[in-house]
Amino acid sequence: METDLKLESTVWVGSKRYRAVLTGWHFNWTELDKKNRDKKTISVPVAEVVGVEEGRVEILPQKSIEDTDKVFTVFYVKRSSTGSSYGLLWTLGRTQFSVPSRVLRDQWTKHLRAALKTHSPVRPNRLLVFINPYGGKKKGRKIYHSLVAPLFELAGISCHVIVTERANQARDHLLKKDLTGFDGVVCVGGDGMFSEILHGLIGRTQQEAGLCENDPTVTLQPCQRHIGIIPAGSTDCVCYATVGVIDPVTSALHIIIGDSQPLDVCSVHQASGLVRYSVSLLGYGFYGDVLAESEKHRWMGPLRYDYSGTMVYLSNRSYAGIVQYLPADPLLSSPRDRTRCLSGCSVCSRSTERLFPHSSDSGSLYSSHYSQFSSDSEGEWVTVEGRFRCVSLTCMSSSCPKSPLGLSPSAHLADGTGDLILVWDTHPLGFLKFLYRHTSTEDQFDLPFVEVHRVKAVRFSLPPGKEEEEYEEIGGSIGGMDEEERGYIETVSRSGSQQHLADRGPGREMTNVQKTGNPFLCGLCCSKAPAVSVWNCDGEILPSTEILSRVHGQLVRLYARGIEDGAAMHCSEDIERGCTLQI
Ligand SMILES: CCCCCCCCCCCCC/C=C/[C@@H](O)[C@H](COP(=O)(O)O)NC(=O)CCCCC
Ligand SMILES: Nc1ncnc2c1ncn2[C@@H]1O[C@H](COP(=O)(O)OP(=O)(O)O)[C@@H](O)[C@H]1O
Ligand SMILES: [Ca+2]
Repeated sequence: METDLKLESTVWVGSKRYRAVLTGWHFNWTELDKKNRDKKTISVPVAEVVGVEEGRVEILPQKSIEDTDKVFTVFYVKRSSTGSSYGLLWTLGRTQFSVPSRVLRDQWTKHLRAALKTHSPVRPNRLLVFINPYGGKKKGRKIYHSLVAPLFELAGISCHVIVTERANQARDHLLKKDLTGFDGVVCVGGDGMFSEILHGLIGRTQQEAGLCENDPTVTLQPCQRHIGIIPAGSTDCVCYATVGVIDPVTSALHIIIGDSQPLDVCSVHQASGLVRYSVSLLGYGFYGDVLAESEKHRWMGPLRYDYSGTMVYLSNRSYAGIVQYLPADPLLSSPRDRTRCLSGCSVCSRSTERLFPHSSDSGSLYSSHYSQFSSDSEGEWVTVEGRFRCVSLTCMSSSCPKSPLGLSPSAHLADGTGDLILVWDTHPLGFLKFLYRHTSTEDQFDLPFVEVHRVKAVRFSLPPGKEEEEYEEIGGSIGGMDEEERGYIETVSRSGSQQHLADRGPGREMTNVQKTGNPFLCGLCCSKAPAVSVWNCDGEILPSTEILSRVHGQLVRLYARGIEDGAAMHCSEDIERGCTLQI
């Protein structure tokens, strides 16, 4: 079969003569008439050929065809560095080849197209596309029609496009409508839009498998259809953390070539059943407050998060809570091991074998039943109690343009675990330092009031009495509370041992800022702050405070391949073996 696809001939690119060779897996062209040492071969894996057209064809920025019968044009993935240390920008490479006859031209196009079918069998043929016209800077429609649709057309992918008219339309469509014939679903929007697709596909898959999502112990069925993300939102964290750049063309090319990246998903349950799923951020305290505040300022677009972040930081809040977590196996990996989950990550590959032990190929992967939770004994749970600036759970790094290494730089996309980040109450400058480190390469966990744990599940509850309290007094003796209640000397129980929060970090002295919870208030007139925060679940506010969250390993698949390391691109060996690099 493969020998049929081989072809070799002399071709011209502009005025230069080349020897072009199609080997089946690769298409190469080497300049002739050059001294040996300067000879350059351009090699494109067939898996990265986007399309082959007769004539001189251009696609972006605008389509044009010059139908000359001795020319064919090959479009392929071309990589360039973004200038940042991680993530590679993909652009559409294009080379026009001239040959001596029309017969040879037709032979080349026929062979290249056949090689594409044989060596790239996982490409999507038909996609369901949802565009949120109001996401981010409201450019979703333009981005799709000018940059993405022409590439899908070139690749021969047929699309059914729905521009949403209301929130949750995409989710409801996926839950109820006929999806026969669609290989994947593409969302044009931000993390909120991705979350709609996630809920629609997970829900639909469980319905069809007859599984009850309301039962937190149930082993969910992984979704077969892939999700593609064309970034057009505000944070675009899921795209950034799985592709490494925010660029619609790069994402479209990953979709076209049928890349496949499994992704862990956290389910979130309250007592009465499933609340939501999360992949990027399940955050209580600071991140919940930022989201709640930002919803009032949606008109600001993506800037609403900067504004609300500043306001919430200045309000200087902390919240009481009880956090319980089920640690993951510490021998497998650690959130402090200073590695990065990159394309071909070995930790994630080993996890696939652990999560789906009986699957020898990806086809049986979907039908295998596995247990990641029910075998975990209750005895392993760890309990901590105190006052927190924020409690966050993420099952991937959650890197985004604001924070290029993310909430948890060493988290893995597909290892079946999440990272629980506990930021204990501390003085405002300490917390600012913690936040600021997210924007640099400085370790945000290397602070005395921060803990990070690799976990399989987390429970959060309020200390007795807090459920009913809407506001709490703040401000030491002025507000009628002593230091202990304020959390500055917080008793933390863990495995029976007692620890004082004061030992965790600086700032035992209370300033007026700490006393009032607001730097602009004096501490005498305003002494009340909300007793309870809200949960930010991938940009949605949860209706409940007391929750149980559990990580489901590799529950969905994206058209992505993880972050390709720009530095390692010079070393083909690194790329081939895939790596978990030291930060
Ligand atoms: C002094 C500098 C402070 C910088 C703080 C940087 C911390 C950034 C961490 C961001 C993590 C983002 C995790 C992703 C969350 C998204 O799911 C969610 C919804 O996104 P979208 O649908 O695009 O609107 N985004 C947020 O909750 C925004 C959090 C911003 C916090 C400042
Ligand atoms: N047509 C629509 N009108 C209003 N809201 C919508 C529409 N389509 C989707 N949404 C909702 O908008 C929210 C934000 O969308 P998203 O694309 O994530 O943008 P952003 O990143 O700016 O928040 C999502 O939660 C989604 O459910
Ligand atoms: Ca993970």
